[in-house]
Amino acid sequence: MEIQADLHHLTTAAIDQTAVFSGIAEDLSTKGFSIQHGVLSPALLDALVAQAQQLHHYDPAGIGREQQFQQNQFVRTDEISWIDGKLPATAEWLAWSNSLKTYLNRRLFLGLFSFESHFAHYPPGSFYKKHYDAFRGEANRVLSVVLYLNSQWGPDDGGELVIYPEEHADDTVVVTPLMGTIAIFLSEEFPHEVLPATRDRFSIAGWFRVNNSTAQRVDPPK
Ligand SMILES: O=C(O)CCC(=O)C(=O)O
Ligand SMILES: [Fe+2]
Repeated sequence: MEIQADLHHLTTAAIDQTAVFSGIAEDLSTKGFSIQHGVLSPALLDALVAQAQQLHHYDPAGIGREQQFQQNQFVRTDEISWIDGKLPATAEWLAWSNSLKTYLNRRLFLGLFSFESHFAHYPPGSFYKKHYDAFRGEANRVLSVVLYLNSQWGPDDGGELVIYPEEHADDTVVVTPLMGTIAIFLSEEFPHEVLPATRDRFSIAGWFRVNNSTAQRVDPPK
């Protein structure tokens, strides 16, 4: 199936996003997760890193909207700042995410409706213990996306994302949070954790959601 991604407005235009999106769709339908490298342009990554490092209003994680359900059960010590697309480069990040959403909906009929994301800062020693981003049948987060914003991350720096494929518990996927790497996985299927890092660790975490609105309740609100 040929579906063209509409990304003319992005600095990622030099990279064939249609091929990238096709690879992601293929991975999601066969494995339920996809790890990508070199998908976003260095210019966009640089701008996002600058943004992440300059932010002065990170909030402790776990108190924001949509996170109440995991607040008491799981421990996380990162701090976050929600993205609204007004800061430099974040509009392009949202545009890329939106193009991915459109592509995956056409190709895999996922019915993704909205996207929310935040910068995350894990100071040295911080972690996010094993958790799900959504619970089957309850939450409406369908697909999790994490973009890493750390240059020259080595094996001694820690901070890996560990994904546990449910049915093959030994078969873990370890992702180094290196600049430009993107991890995408089905939110209800994969428990995962962030190991403690020895350095400041920056990322963007995002979630595609389906529309669970009823006449009584608008969910998600946008
Ligand atoms: O930063 C990561 O590698 C994953 C973060 C995460 O699991 C989350 O924010 O829910
Ligand atoms: Fe998570």
